[in-house]
Amino acid sequence: MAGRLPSAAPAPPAGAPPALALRGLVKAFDGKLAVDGVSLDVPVGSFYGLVGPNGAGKTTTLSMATGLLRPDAGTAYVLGTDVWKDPITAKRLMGVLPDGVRLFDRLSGEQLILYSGLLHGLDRPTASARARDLLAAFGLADAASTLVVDYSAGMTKKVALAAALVDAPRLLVLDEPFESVDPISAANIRSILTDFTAGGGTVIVSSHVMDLVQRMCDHVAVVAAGRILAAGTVDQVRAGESLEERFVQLVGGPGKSEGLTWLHT
Ligand SMILES: Nc1ncnc2c1ncn2[C@@H]1O[C@H](COP(=O)(O)OP(=O)(O)OP(=O)(O)O)[C@@H](O)[C@H]1O
Repeated sequence: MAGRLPSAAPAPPAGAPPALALRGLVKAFDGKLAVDGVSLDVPVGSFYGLVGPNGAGKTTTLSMATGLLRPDAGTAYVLGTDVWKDPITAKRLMGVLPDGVRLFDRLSGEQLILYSGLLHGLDRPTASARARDLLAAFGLADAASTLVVDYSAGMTKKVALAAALVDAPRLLVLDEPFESVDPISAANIRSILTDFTAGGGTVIVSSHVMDLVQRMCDHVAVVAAGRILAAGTVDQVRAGESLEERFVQLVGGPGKSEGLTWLHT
């Protein structure tokens, strides 16, 4: 009897592994595809932007990539480790800022970062010293003893990012890190992330702000309706135009607000 064909398990990346490799990720909710076969390589040391319209599948993709949401098909590799076969090893390599951060907000900012460090296996003196360094770097030193529940939305993003950085991950996966963040804090976060990549770390960030992605990222992928429409270096993808113009060309969608004539006075 002929042997059964091996199941079509997604092949791990060959050669030196990318920081993050997505292979054939698929997810449907109630029979509707949210992510429709996403494959992507995020090179080590890159600052990678993931852009797409509302509902494109960015959060769903990043949730599957970080072990938060089980894919219907496909998998993700962090520096060659399969996130779904060896989640503990993969998660040790990653710092994650999920969408709609839910934090232990009855802790102070300092306690939250310290706690995150201890959970990641750091000894208390190291976690404590890093918590203080991170609070200073994010401009939160004065709010170190304030409960996170009393932080503003932007401060909450910053403390969550600090907690994701405390164990010096190799890969940072950030879902909308600039949402609710003022321009000065955004510049502060950008400079911390740029230093992180200059030191060999890798960042993948989802955002709607094309201008920011164009200035900040060296690579970008455009996602719409659960598929990657274009991916590569920012210059390759924008092809001589601004990223925003290219994004609109690729994604299309409604332009003028036709049908709203009743709004005109
Ligand atoms: N838990 C869920 N249950 C049902 N549908 C979901 C769920 N999560 C996401 N979806 C649907 O999957 C699709 C992709 O959503 P997703 O949140 O990944 O998009 P996104 O690109 O992150 O959007 P946005 O930019 O608005 O945050 C949407 O149609 C959304 O309604």
